[in-house]
This record gives sequence, structure tokens and C-alpha cells, in this order.
Amino acid sequence: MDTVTLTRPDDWHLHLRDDEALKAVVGHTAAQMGRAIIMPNLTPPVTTTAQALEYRQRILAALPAGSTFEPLMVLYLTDTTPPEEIERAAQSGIVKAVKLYPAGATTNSDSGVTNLAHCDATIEMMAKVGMPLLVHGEVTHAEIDIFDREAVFIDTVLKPLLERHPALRVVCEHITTQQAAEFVAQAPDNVAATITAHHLLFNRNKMLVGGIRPHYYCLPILKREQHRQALLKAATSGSHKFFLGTDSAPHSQRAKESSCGCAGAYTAPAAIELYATAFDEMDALDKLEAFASLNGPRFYGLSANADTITLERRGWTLPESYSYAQGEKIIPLLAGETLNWAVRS
Ligand SMILES: NC(=O)N[C@@H](CC(=O)O)C(=O)O
Ligand SMILES: [Zn+2]
Ligand SMILES: [Zn+2]
Repeated sequence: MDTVTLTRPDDWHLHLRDDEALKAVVGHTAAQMGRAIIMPNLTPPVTTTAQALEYRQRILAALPAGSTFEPLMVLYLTDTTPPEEIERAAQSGIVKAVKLYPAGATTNSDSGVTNLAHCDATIEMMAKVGMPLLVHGEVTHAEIDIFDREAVFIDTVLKPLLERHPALRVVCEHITTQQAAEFVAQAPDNVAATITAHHLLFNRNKMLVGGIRPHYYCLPILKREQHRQALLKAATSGSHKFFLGTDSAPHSQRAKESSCGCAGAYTAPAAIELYATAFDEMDALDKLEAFASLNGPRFYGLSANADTITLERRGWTLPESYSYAQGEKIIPLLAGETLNWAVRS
């Protein structure tokens, strides 16, 4: 196959930041995705429906002229989010989900949940109104190895949560392990997962062999090859539980290339091309449309986009950098490298 035409994809896990950074990055996603689930981990986080509506307006104002890209908003769950906020969110029609960041698990998670027991009534309301809970599934205990944090989360947090709230709709975000892929595959239909392109394409050697490569550092951290193979298998299995979520997470070059670099890979400029590369590796380009364009809307109860995009097999070299906020640059993942897939313009 040398060309692939797909229903226009959506990105079910995206960080757009705010202000100048938002203006610098939103066009990359809007150029290829119809919609995106917008992560709420701003500083301060988006914790109320009113804040989500304002943030949505800032995103719409930052779009390139003529863009029809649609941001789908998310609330950031805290220990004190009241059940009434979930009702407001559901009634707004604009907020599509609520995000669980275990406190301290990742970028801007300091206001996250310290103990899910604090949120029980709120989560009960989510189950009642059908509001999905999007989960950054890692425990944060100092004694748990960073490579094991996702698997331990599934056993010690996620399984008990679903036992307490069996009807709760859950998306395990950016899954990175065989344990997560298998857990989601065997779970009932109210449980789904997003998978990033970088976790489909790379294992931890890419980040650590021959020198430490900060642009590959993200959370959950890249795992060993066995896990990458399990993710590829899940994404190309044809199961409607798995869908595209880039977790494109912009940080300036200075914040990434530092003695204590930030977590996050900037993949938005080449998102669908990176996924096509991964599916091509599995000889499964015929499965890309379901993963990228159909399974996500199905889970969220939305219709698929009405238009299409076409990918073609030809060399396309990513820029070395793009301009970002405060006069800084941002380095896309695979900067200066050539992909074998490009979007036809
Ligand atoms: N994935 C990351 O490494 N970083 C994300 C946060 C997140 O999705 O965990 C970010 O906001 O920078
Ligand atoms: Zn996360
Ligand atoms: Zn993320």
C-alpha cells in the first residue's frame, strides 16, 4: 500500500498549554486532527466547568483562520471536586471527561488526587451520568520502581476502583505495558485505552543507549521491547477499545535539554505520520482507520468526522525545531529525521 485514505482522525489525548505556547502548537494538531481531548493540566489546572469554557474560547481564538478543529474539554479531578461539578460539566455539553492525575505522578499533577477515597461521591456521580474518567495510571510511591508504576497502579488502584464502580467509563491513558494492554483487552466495554505513537515506535533503548536523549523522556516512561510489542498487537488487533491519543506534550527546548528535564514528547507536527509508520511496521495499515478515526468517537458517543485525509508513502523530513513561547524553540520528536509517510496536502 502506497497511499492510505482515512476518515479524518481525532486525538483523544493532547496537551495544548495556554497563551503563547498554545498559539505556537495548536496549528500542528488542527492541520490533521478533526477534534482533540484537551488535557487540563495547566497551572493552575482546569478544575471547573466555567474554567473549561474559558479555556475552550482561548483555544478557538488561537486557531489558524478557517480551521474547523474542535477542542473537547476535560476537568482536572482534585480531592475536593464536588459531585455537583460533574453534573454541571455533563450539562454543559462541552466537557467530555474528567482526568485523574495521581498527585505527583507527572507534569503539573501537584493538585491531583492524593487518595481516590476522597473522590468516591464524585466518581459515583460520574458513573451515574456516564462521564468518562481518564486515568494517568501510575502509582507515585517512592519505593515503586518507575518502570513498574503502571502495572502496580492497575492492581492496586484501577481494579479496586472498577470493583467499587463497575459502570464507570474509564480510559486508561497512554498505556505503556503488556499488563495494561491485556487488562483493557479483557475488561468490559466501559474500559478503553489510548496509545501514543512514541510508545508504539520506541522502547527504552531509544532513550538511553549511546547517550541520554531527553526528547524521548515522557511519562509513563518508555518500556522494554516486550511491552512495545504488546502495544502494537493491541493497537492493530481490531479491538475497538484502543484508540489514538498522541499525548503530544510541548515543553521548550530549554526545559527538555536540562539537568532535570521535563517529561513529554512533542509529536503533534507528525502525529498521524508516526502512527502510520508504526502500523506499517506491523503490515497493518488496514487497521489504522479504526484506531485513529473510528474507535475514539465510538467510545465517546460521537460520530466520526465527515471528511478524509490521505497519507502517501514518501520521504518527509521533520524540521529541526519550531518557534515556541518567550522566544524559545520547541524540538519535535524525530527532529531532522525522515519519515516514510506524509500527509497529502
Ligand atoms: N506525558 C508526559 O510526559 N507529560 C505530560 C503529562 C502527562 O500526560 O502525563 C505533560 O503535560 O507534559
Ligand atoms: Zn499522563
Ligand atoms: Zn498527557
